[in-house]
Parts: sequence; structure tokens; C-alpha cells
Amino acid sequence: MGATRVGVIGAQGRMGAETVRALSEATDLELVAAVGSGDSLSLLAESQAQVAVEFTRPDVVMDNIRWCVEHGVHVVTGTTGFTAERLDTVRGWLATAPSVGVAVVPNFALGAVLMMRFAEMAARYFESVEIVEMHHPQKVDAPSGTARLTAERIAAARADAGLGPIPDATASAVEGARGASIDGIPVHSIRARGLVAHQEVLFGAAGETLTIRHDSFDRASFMPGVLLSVRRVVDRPGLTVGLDPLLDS
Ligand SMILES: NC(=O)C1=CN([C@@H]2O[C@H](COP(=O)(O)OP(=O)(O)OC[C@H]3O[C@@H](n4cnc5c(N)ncnc54)[C@H](OP(=O)(O)O)[C@@H]3O)[C@@H](O)[C@H]2O)C=CC1
Ligand SMILES: O=C(O)C1=N[C@H](C(=O)O)C[C@H](O)C1
Repeated sequence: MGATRVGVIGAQGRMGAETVRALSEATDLELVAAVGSGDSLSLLAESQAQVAVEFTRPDVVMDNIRWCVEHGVHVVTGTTGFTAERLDTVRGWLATAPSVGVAVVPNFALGAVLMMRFAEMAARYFESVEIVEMHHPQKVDAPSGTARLTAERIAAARADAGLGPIPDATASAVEGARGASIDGIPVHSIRARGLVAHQEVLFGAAGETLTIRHDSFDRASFMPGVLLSVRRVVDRPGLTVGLDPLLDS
């Protein structure tokens, strides 16, 4: 069997360029198209790409996915900005293209995937929990997609365990002092030069805290997850959300 033909959308960006590098070292995957913001997606069709890796911006990712689904190209995207409504829209497009797979992965780092799993496991045992995500200052969105997903998973685990709201008697004198609330979980976003992508989940109970922390110091940390997703998505029609189902398949 020949190498899988892969196109990268957003190829000149931070993640796109790292993906291009990683693909050049994978013998079973072949980079056939590098699509930048000035290029037409038809480059993917002309180069007969089987899979598109998409790292662009929340305001363009949906158009890119729709084009790929309509043209029979599988998609692996790490772009942020996915809501339940957006995921439903993608499911709707896929209903008309039953052989196509789309993987939406908020964080490709294996350590980040485990951080979310461990946080979900711990959630039922602690009254308090807060998320602090820390990123480079060029990041266009806040909070991060990873923090959103972590908060949603913790909130669901708390609800399953019958836990009530997080105890918090604070009256904020300044708006934002207690962060944003995602499904009732406080999320704080820090942007600072020198950072890449980092997150702490801090749990609290009487007399103890538990901190689960993950650090991506280099974008190379995302590449094993990106390449794994490319290899798996071709045999996984429909929508896959997160790396967990791809790791476990
Ligand atoms: N899931 C994960 O593990 C990770 C996800 N991310 C997410 O991935 C996304 C990209 O991040 P990052 O690479 O740092 O961002 P960058 O801004 O470095 O890269 C985005 C690239 O997309 C290009 N682009 C914009 N619009 C289009 C378009 N319509 N067609 C093709 N290319 C386009 C931009 O070009 P131009 O500059 O010319 O506009 C730019 O080169 C973000 O949402 C980020 O949060 C980041 C890291 C890990
Ligand atoms: O923009 C980034 O850099 C990152 N974005 C993703 C997110 O928003 O969670 C993944 C990782 O945190 C890096």
C-alpha cells in the first residue's frame, strides 16, 4: 500500500509548519499540498490529498471542513472555537458523506489528554476546582480549547457524582477577578511571552489540594497525536472528538 496523501491547511502557521516538518519524517505519510491563507483549497483536490490537517483560525475552520467533506477529503483539525452547535453542524455535513472522517482534537499532546482524563477522575472527590491555562501572547482566543473541554468534562463528572456548585463566598470587587465560568467551573487565562501551552487543574477539599499540571514546552509535543490522528481518521468515518477515542482504537 502507498503512503497516505496529506495536505496541510494553514501550512505557514506555527502548527502548520511543525506539521509539515513532522510529515517529512514519516515514511507512511506524504505531504502533497501546503495550503496558506492566499491559496485555494482546490490545491487539495488537484494533489489528490486523502487527508487534510487543518490548523487555522476559529473564523475559517468551518468553511475548510465543509469544503473537505464535500470533496471527500478526511479532516484532522486542531483549530479551536468548537461549540456543541458547531459539532452538530459538522455531523450534518458528514451525514451526506458517510465514508468521510473528521477528527476535531482540542489538544494533540498525549500529556494533555492524560491531564484531562486524570482531572475527570479526580472531579468527584473534591468540593473545589479551578483551571488556570497559560499560553503564548500570539494566541488568538481565550480561554483555550483545552480549558473549555477540561471544564466541560469536570462539570459532567461532578454532575454524575451529584456534587453541587463549587463553594465560593467571594464578592468580586473587580469584574473578572474570579475568572470566566464554564459550566460552573472557574477558568483563568494567562498570556505571557516565553510560554507555549500550559494548564493547571487545582482541586481542593478540607485540608488538602491536588494540582494536575501539563506543560507543552515545544510544538513538537503535539506531533505524535497529529500523526496518529491522520493514520486513524481514514478508517473512522463520521465525527471523532478528542484524541481519546483515537488512542483507544
Ligand atoms: N489542538 C492542538 O493541539 C493545538 C491547537 N492549536 C490551535 O490551532 C490553531 C492555529 O494555531 P497556530 O498555528 O498557533 O496559529 P497561527 O496563527 O500561527 O497559524 C494559523 C495559520 O492559518 C493561516 N490561515 C488563516 N486563514 C486561512 C485560510 N482560510 N486558509 C488557509 N490558511 C489560513 C494563517 O495565515 P495568515 O497568517 O496569512 O493569516 C496562519 O498561517 C489555533 O486555533 C490554536 O489554538 C494550536 C496548538 C495546538
Ligand atoms: O493556541 C495554542 O497554542 C494552543 N491551542 C490549543 C487550545 O486552545 O487548547 C491547544 C494548546 O493549548 C495550544
